[in-house]
Amino acid sequence: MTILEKIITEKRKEVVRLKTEKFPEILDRKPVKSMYDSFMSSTKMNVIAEIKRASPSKGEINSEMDPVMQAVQYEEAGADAISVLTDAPFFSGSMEDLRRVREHVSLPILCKDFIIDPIQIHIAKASGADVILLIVAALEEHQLRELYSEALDQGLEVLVEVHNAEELQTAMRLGANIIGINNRDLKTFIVDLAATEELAGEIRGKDILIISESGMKSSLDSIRAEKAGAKGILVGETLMRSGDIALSMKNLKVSFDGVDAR
Ligand SMILES: O=C(O)c1ccccc1NCC(=O)[C@H](O)[C@H](O)COP(=O)(O)O
Repeated sequence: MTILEKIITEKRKEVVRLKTEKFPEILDRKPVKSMYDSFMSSTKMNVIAEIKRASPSKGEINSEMDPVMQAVQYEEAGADAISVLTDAPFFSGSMEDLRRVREHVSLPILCKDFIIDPIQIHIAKASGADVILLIVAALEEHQLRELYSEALDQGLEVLVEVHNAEELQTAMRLGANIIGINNRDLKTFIVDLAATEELAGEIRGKDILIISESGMKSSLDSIRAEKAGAKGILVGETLMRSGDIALSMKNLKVSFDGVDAR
């Protein structure tokens, strides 16, 4: 069984449990700007800064961190959106993390989870998410369509994640306007920015926001993603391990002419 299959097996059990639990109280909050609109109109690389305590590929990354303090530092350092990994068994996250972060930052928040059922979308929305993730490799196409339209009906934006050409075709058939190219192969954990370079070329020229996900460490990586056509990068480990978030963010936020934008 691949790690993705193991994660999805656990998610199925979680969904059964969620359906028996009390629905969380809906957070009352001000609307935030659309991630698609703000990223598409920006002249610099947009950084989605991730709250990531641990992962299957790296084990513990930063278990001591307080998600609110981390998110506030991200916002102050110039992040353009926050991603919160809410999966507990494999990433040591929670929906409570997302809820707490929502109360302290005004940036768009991505609920980074393995969504397989509408109830997860409803809980993400109630907890303050603005964007959800749908992973093409984790879903049948009919499920992807149902979950995508459910999210749009709920007023959420959707980051549709792909890793190869076939998954990209599925995302395009869906009409996704935000496509995340994951540089990490979820079967082997090999990270290679060539994934963004190969796939973004198939998307460029259309009104699709391209996000390059995983393995971003330096301004060189950011420039590479930008040259491939990405207007955003999703960064977890580098920021979670950084001793100087402001400096790391500055390095990642290159402008679209390749020069430091801050
Ligand atoms: O990060 C993992 O090990 C992982 C394993 C299996 C499924 C998903 C996984 N990561 C989720 C992500 O997409 C990343 O957290 C995100 O792209 C940031 O990656 P990085 O900057 O390399 O931490």
